[in-house]
Amino acid sequence: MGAEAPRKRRRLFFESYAEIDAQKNGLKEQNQNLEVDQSAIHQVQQEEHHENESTDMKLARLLSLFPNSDEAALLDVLISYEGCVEAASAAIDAGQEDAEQTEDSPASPIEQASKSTPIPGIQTSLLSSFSIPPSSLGWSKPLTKRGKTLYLYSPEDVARNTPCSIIHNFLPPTQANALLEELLEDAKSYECEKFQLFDTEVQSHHTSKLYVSEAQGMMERSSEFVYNGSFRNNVRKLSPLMNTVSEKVQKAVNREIQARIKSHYPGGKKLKYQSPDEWLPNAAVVNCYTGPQENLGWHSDQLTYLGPRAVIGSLSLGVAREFRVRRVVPRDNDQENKQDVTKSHSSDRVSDTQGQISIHLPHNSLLVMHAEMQEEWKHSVPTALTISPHPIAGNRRINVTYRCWRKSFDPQNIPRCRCGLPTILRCVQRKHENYGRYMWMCYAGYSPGKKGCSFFQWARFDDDGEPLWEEMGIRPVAKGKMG
Ligand SMILES: O=C(O)CCC(=O)C(=O)O
Ligand SMILES: [Fe+2]
Repeated sequence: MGAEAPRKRRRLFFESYAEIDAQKNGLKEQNQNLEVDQSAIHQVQQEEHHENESTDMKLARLLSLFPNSDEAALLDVLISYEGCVEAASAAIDAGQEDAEQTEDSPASPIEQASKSTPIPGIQTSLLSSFSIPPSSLGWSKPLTKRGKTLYLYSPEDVARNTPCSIIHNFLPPTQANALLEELLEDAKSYECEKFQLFDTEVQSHHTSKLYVSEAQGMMERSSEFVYNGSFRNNVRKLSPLMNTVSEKVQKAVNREIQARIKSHYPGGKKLKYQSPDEWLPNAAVVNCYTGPQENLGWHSDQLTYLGPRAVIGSLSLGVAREFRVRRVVPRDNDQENKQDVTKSHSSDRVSDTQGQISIHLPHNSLLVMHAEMQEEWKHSVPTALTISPHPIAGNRRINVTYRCWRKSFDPQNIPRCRCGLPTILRCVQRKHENYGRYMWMCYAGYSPGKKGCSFFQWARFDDDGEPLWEEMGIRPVAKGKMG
């Protein structure tokens, strides 16, 4: 089968829609700050038109192209390509062609250490049923060979090749097990997140719950918080054990931040918009994945309460799973229009087929997602072919993402849209001309049962990521830093 070049990306997930809607609504409003040209409007409209196809329909199309393939594996590839059938099918085609070619160059030490051959006791992803060709990562030296996903296990490799760092055996074993037991019990009452995509209510493929620190006044602060589309009036308090662990996470994450700044950032200085303050976790999202099929799709974390250049500490307990990261390649419209889309290196293909990196997350490991992560990368927890049962958790994995919700980003401080609700903060990851810009936008359209308004406002911050409300023309607010 000839590899048909992908034309337009089709997106499945809310995370991408938010960006499209923000641009479209901003254009309608002729917002003074908006600088998107007519070709961008056209592109947004075209993309929106394509979005309306259901996932089932997309999967059916993919199945008709690859009738001998496993349906679940095809779905996984489809999800990895954000719902774009053309990109998924081109990637599978190219992967199959690649597999037919003989290997001509020896693997690098990292590749040798991380071949896609499953290692006993280590989860393999459905995605590895196919050989997906990565394209340019925008880095001088590609990390993966064509057709390979880079599998990383050692802290050195993770720090060198991703926007994360990892600490294995983070807690004393008895404490890790006690926290696991406590959260497994709690997780019995967790629910899937629900959110709205056009007329359809969609739900996450795993369960989760938000916890906040009572000691840091978060119960009072949290009354207006929104998380993943639903109002969290049933938010839980961090337990004494979660608080104890939180303090350890705090120390470790602050150490890792300083090490990262020294070793990775230009001039050994924090990034623009990154907070210079100590990282103080005051909220935690606990995720529970039961069995190999439960997963979390490609996304960047919501920045609304974290502010720009956020850092997150993510503790894994129970069954080991894979955590995938991939860099978001901004699409350049001009380049795209000039290129012949039937050629295998069209810009769509470049942005659609970037390499993925898989980080192995064993029980009792702390992954730090650094300040460059949310704006420039996406991450996911893919479905697994096999998992090794954990002596305490069985087939379940618990993940605690500790977060620092900044006071200046509390709902009462951030702009409200015409629905009367606090807006959400997003960063443009795709459009080249607006790449890296932040925006406030209406969130209601993505909450089940609610229709959104067209509110849109570019966001401005000082170098430390504090909102410049007056410059945004919104309204002055009392200065506050960390929560
Ligand atoms: O389960 C994990 O390791 C990742 C969780 C995550 O990305 C999230 O909660 O946003
Ligand atoms: Fe996340």
